[in-house]
Amino acid sequence: MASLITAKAIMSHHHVLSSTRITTLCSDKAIDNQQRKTKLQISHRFFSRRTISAAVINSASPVPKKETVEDERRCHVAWTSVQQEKWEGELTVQGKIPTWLNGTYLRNGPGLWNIGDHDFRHLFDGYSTLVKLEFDDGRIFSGHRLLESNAYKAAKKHKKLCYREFSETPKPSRSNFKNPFSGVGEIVKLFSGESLTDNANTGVIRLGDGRVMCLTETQKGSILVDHDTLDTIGKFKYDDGLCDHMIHSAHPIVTETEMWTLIPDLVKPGYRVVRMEAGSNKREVVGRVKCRSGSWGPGWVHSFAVTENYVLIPEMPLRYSVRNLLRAEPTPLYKFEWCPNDGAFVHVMSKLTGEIVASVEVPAYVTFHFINAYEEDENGDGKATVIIADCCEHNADTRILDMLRLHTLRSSHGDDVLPDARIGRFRIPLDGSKYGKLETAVEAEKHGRAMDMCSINPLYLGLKYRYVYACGAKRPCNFPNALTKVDIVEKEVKIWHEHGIIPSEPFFVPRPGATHEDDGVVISIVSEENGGSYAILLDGSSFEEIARAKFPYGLPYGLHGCWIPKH
Ligand SMILES: CC1=C(/C=C/C(C)=C/C=C/C(C)=C/C=C/C=C(C)/C=C/C=O)C(C)(C)CCC1
Ligand SMILES: [Fe+2]
Repeated sequence: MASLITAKAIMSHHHVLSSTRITTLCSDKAIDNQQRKTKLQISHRFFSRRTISAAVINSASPVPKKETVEDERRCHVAWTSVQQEKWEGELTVQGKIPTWLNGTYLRNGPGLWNIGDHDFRHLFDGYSTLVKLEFDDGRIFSGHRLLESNAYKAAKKHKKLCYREFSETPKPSRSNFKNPFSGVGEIVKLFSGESLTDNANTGVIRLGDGRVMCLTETQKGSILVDHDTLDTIGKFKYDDGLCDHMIHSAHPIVTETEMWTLIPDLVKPGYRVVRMEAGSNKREVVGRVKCRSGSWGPGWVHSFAVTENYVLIPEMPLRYSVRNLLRAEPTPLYKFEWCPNDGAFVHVMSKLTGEIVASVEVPAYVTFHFINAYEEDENGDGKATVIIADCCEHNADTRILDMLRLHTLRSSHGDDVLPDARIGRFRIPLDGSKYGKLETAVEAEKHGRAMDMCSINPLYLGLKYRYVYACGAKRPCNFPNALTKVDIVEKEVKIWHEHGIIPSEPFFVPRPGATHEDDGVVISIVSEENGGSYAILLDGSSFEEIARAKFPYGLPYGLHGCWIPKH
């Protein structure tokens, strides 16, 4: 009974708990080891079909630092760690789920930002937390669970940070303080990838063969999961010897038949373009492109784009910096440095031959997410003359990275401090020209000068397309607080917003048999100002609400998701 009450309290009164901390909950001696293992049957009306598992995140965390308690007490649930390791149950639906929507939406993202007495600094540091929405004949069965990466398991066991995360480096052990060779050891551990995290908190993809994989930017952070139970299955073992290059793009491009990704080379600055067949674990190197800039490191490549015949490789002036990678304390740009004087480039590689068919200099840019790209045949003779590539572009301003520090997110209330972003459109001529263009596709004011976390109809991948779904803004805000549908042909924008919300990436699922690009639904998970959260379903065409389903507790902000259809 005691555990029943504890679990109910944990799950149904998040805003009461937001003034307590996860650490306080976790040191609750009422939850003993036996209770931890107990599956709790909850009589709450939301949880009719499934049972709820209560698990303790960290049982012996000391009282947190005052500054952070203040931060979390006042902060939005979007930036508050999940209150328990896992939960599962049915959600009550308001509205009507389309009967054709059968399958699972899976979302990944950082969801736990403290371990032991250590509070993470940056949004991207948090431990991966999967959230699922299983649509089944008009009902939604949901759940969340922390991913059992080695980084998370080690942190739980030792009650401290054990691997290098996005902005954090573990403190050297006492014995290493006095060791004059420990610096060399750290370099070896970094370049062998040993000290890097496998906390796959960035995205989740469904490979063509049905396997579901969580990802981050370290190759060792490619982890297979069961999309139904959210169990961690284990590491995805690349069977090709390319892992020694440590990092890769967090956003491979996946179709039913293949997967493309980029592997930056920190030693000889450049990128390998690799392809993996569905059903295989072996990536083949299709080609390599050398960086054009004189700077030491390659440009950061969080994502990239493809057309039918080409792979676009961005070389952004925000570059990996080995010096910053080695530093224990975070630098203003973390593991990166801003080198606009060395130029910004986009390279185009043939998918078939691996040849570089264009390499153009473009105005400086900062992008994390490419939206889509396609070939245009201006002469009408069937031969592509130009490539159009769209991305969420931060006006060549790196401040967005600092805006995503937890302290900043938690402490700005009502200030209009979110730096502007737009849909940046690259035009890359295929005639050997030296320069490409970068323009604003749609007047940014129309989507509140915020633009990130985008999706498109996946059937239009690499093809001429019209609609972008993304997070936009209703100003004033310190973070994108609206969902937006942008018609990039007619330059029209629709906005969906409610007061005090932080929505995650709007994910488009096409209706089977649809003949219009926007015939489908958009799924997002919304964190509310009052500490709650809900899943929202918008009509892909009208962008109006079709249905929503409230979670019995608050979920933090998440990053990217995928759709696993029910067969
Ligand atoms: C762990 C190491 C690294 C990790 C890099 C990671 C985890 C990068 C993640 C980047 C993400 C999640 C970018 C998302 C951007 C979202 C934006 C701008 C949203 C804006 C608002 O809507 C390396 C840095 C690769 C170094 C090695 C260690
Ligand atoms: Fe991303």
